[in-house]
Amino acid sequence: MAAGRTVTIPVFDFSGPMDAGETARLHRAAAGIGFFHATHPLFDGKRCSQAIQLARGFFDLPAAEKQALAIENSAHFRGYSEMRNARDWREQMHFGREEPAGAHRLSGPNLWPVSGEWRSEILRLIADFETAGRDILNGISSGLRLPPDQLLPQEEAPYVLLKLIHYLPPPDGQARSGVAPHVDFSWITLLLQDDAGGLSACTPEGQWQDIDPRPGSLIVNIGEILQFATSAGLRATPHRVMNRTRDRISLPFFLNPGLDRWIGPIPLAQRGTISAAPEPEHVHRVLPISAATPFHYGEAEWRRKGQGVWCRDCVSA
Ligand SMILES: O=C(O)CCC(=O)C(=O)O
Ligand SMILES: [Fe+2]
Repeated sequence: MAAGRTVTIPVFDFSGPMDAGETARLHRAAAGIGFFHATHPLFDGKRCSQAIQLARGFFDLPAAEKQALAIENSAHFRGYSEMRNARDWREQMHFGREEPAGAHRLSGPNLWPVSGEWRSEILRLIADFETAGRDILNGISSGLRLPPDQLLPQEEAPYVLLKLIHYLPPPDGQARSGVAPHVDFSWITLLLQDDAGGLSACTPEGQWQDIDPRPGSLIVNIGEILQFATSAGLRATPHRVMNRTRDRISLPFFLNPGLDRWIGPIPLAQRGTISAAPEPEHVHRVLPISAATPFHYGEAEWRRKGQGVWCRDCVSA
């Protein structure tokens, strides 16, 4: 296992329209390593550092204040949790769109700390991630030679999820798993990380390689839903986090379809199926790699969250 080797992933700028050469390069990145850096006007260096500081400030709150926001207190899977087990070694906080309960069993209000400006700061961050995510997904759509908003139409409200994560330093100083190998059940995931390092991706050659932080940019990876919709034309890259000697802050933002949306394989002008070497260890995933049957996104997400079937191999309903 090539632990500690770094893979260089391409950088794309989403500050304006992309030409055909650039969308073709984006397509190659999405079909190949499945990870890239994205610069976007809403996430310049200052904003990225502020977001990381905001998350750090949350984890610095008194333990009792965080515990009062426990995810078990939310009917909508929003809130705080702490995990210390073989797969996970972290504390995290889930936020989503702020809505009254009722429209869908997964939509509803967030849990907010009592002190400070959390509500406005977090909702602004979610809105900006959604804007940047749409711009990036539209670029990927163009790279597939589809109309830019075919994957996520302008009028569709995506189901979004922002996680603040704090990876705890290993108690014995030995590197250990902070997040076990998995793919994301999303269209795409956008990620901000501090400078601690520890995220690695499984390359198409089946090697774990580090994705180093790049200040002032977002890391983007392809999710399982996009791999499914493109009949594995784009690659949902397995990734994991190893906790090293110091703690680490990250903020993944999952851009998903709307909860009422049916997802099926999209007819594409250009075909091509990703090839990848066998994975070096078990990867948690929701869909079988060769899945082809359309599914209802809101139902699938409910099965994952409400019924706890977060890996098709590890946990069955
Ligand atoms: O913290 C990270 O860098 C990645 C987190 C992640 O993969 C996830 O939450 O799905
Ligand atoms: Fe992930």
